[in-house]
Amino acid sequence: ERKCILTGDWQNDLGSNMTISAVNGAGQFSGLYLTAVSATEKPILVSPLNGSQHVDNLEHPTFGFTVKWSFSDSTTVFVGQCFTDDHGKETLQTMWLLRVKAKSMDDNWKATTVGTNVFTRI
Ligand SMILES: CN1C(=O)N(C)[C@H]2CS[C@@H](CCCCC(=O)O)[C@H]21
Repeated sequence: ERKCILTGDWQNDLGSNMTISAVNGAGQFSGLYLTAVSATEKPILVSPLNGSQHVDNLEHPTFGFTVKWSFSDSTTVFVGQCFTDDHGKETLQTMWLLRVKAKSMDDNWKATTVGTNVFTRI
């Protein structure tokens, strides 16, 4: 069967790039995320990510990871699954939650956005 280990370089449909380091025996990994677009006007910098994937059955494993943005006070969590097509092409089908810093509890209701996102190997 086709295996999917997340280690390597990926690009998504927003033009963001991410590099995932070695996945250890427990499925844990770290990496770097470079966004092409941002909700802030600040310069875009590389941001760290940490997460884990299932490694028990490498056929289409699920995973999750968190990006702590280095240029804003926000955080994004991604959850998804790796799929491999008949030609061996891998895609990461994900959903994400972006939490921006609310100025006060009154703004808490509007501080989280959600979206879908697909990554392919670079
Ligand atoms: C570039 N992005 C990307 O590749 N996404 C999948 C979405 C979900 S995380 C967001 C970027 C947030 C940057 C930090 C901020 O704007 O506060 C956007």
